[in-house]
Formats: sequence, C-alpha cells, structure tokens
Amino acid sequence: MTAGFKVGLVQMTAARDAEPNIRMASDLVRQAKAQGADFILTPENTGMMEPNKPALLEKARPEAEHPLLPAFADLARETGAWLLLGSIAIKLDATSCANRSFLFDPKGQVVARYDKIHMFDVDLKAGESYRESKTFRPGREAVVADLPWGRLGLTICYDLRFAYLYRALAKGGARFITVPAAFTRPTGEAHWHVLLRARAIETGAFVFAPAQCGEHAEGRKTFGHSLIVSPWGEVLADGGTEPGVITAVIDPAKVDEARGMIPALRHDREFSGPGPVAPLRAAGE
Ligand SMILES: O=C(O)CNC(=O)[C@H](CS)NC(=O)CCC(=O)C(=O)O
Repeated sequence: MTAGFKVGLVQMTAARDAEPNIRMASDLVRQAKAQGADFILTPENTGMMEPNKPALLEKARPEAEHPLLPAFADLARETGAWLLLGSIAIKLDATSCANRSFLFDPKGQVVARYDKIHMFDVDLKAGESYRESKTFRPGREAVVADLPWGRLGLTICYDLRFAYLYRALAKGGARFITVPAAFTRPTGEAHWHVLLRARAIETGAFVFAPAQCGEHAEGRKTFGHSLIVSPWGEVLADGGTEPGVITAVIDPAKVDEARGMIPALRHDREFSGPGPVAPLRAAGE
C-alpha cells in the first residue's frame, strides 16, 4: 500500500455572505498546510450559513459564477494539497439549489462533485425545525474518487444517518469517507460522535468530518467537534467548539487491518422480511 498522509480538517463559523467566508476558510486552509496537511477539508456550507430561504436562493450561484470555486482552485494550487470544499449552494434553477461538495486536486482541477442525497427535513424540540428540501434538490448518485492514498467516498451531514449509503461507498472501494457538516447543537450532543464512530466501524474506513461551529446569523448554533475517526472507531482528533484546524497522520494500512480482523463487509446475507432490502452496491458498480 502507499505510504501515509496527513489530513487537516477546518472548523469554522460561516457568516451569511461569501466574502468573509472565503477569507476565513482560506486562512484556516493555509494553517492546515502549515501543519503539514496533504489533504485539507472544509465543512458543509463553507460559502454561507444563510437561514433565510429567499435570501439563500438570491445569493446562490451556478457553478460557472460561484466565487468559492476559483478561490478554492487557487488555494489547492497554492498549498499543493488535495482540497475538499465541504459544500456550497449551487443554483440549479429559480427555486432550487444543490448542496454540493467539490474535490480539487493539487493542480486546482475539480476531480469530483457530490450532491447531498438526504434532505434535513426535521422538527426538533423547542420549535427548531428545518425543511432543506424546500430550497435544495437531493442528489441521486453515490460518488467515489481516487486520492493518491486510496479511494474516497463523499457524503454530507444528514447523510450520516443513512448507513446504507456508507456501506455502498465501502463496497464501491472507499477507504476514506468525508462527512462535512453543520450539525445542530441538540442533535450533535446526542448523536454526532456515536454515528461517526459507527460509520467508521461498520465500513472499516477512516471518517473525516469537518464541522461548522459557534453562532451564525439569526442565532443559528452549530455543534462543532470536527472529528477524525480510524477504521477501528478510535477518535484521532476532535475539534472542540472553537474555529481552528485539527490534523492526524493517516496510515491507510489500518483499513486492511480492521477489515482483516472483522470482515463484516464480506458477510452480507440475503434475507426475507418486512421491508425492502437496502441497496448494497454503489451507483454505477
Ligand atoms: O440549515 C442550515 O442553515 C445549516 N444546516 C444545513 O445546511 C444542513 C441542512 S439544513 N444541516 C444538516 O443536515 C444537519 C443535520 C443534523 O444536524 C442532524 O442530522 O442531526
């Protein structure tokens, strides 16, 4: 197997407009580079945390006009690192966007795109409620891409709750899985660490989850705690609650070691029962 690498996760408090976020994210990406990171990731909604739906639709841009894309292409070239732009809102038509991740190679080329599949339409306690599907159109394709150190599977935030997607990515060859997020405080406190560790353990893959933190426009609060998890489920780094960067040295052989000990990915069984059996293969496989 190829030698190891250093991963760097950016944790930030995105504002509602692109300009300050480009500055914030760029500073933190450069900090990650200064700490030796070869693969640097930013959270979901790196471009804006805009709670107002009409304003979000107004500010979202199609790919050809989105200011974050040239900024991140430049950052990839400047740092010579692989770069995951966790997500930005890409305008699809007058009434909808895609919540899209972009993977840049060190030459600044976009080598993969992923549109968040599962929409966060939930009602929490104390009237905290979300209807992501009113502004965003869900993706329909699981996406993997090849890094120099092995295959990457891409997911976003609420996708974390859908184990069948992670299994499909692992069966499609993913050894590392990204989960850029903007988790709510109450659901983060209750579920974030255990779900990320579970996805890593179930798939025998490294999980990289860069997160939004702090208080955003109109009092929206996010959980933080960007996490790097090993295929055995160990938390290698936790970003706490403040903006910053976390890093860890990643040894890809740990994937084979975990899967060698517990070959659960190869132990699927067909079974009959009360509902449809979840899909077991990545799209296109
Ligand atoms: O709404 C915002 O402004 C920012 N949040 C997001 O963009 C997304 C979709 S609304 N958040 C999540 O998916 C949180 C999931 C989550 O917290 C969970 O699964 O518990």
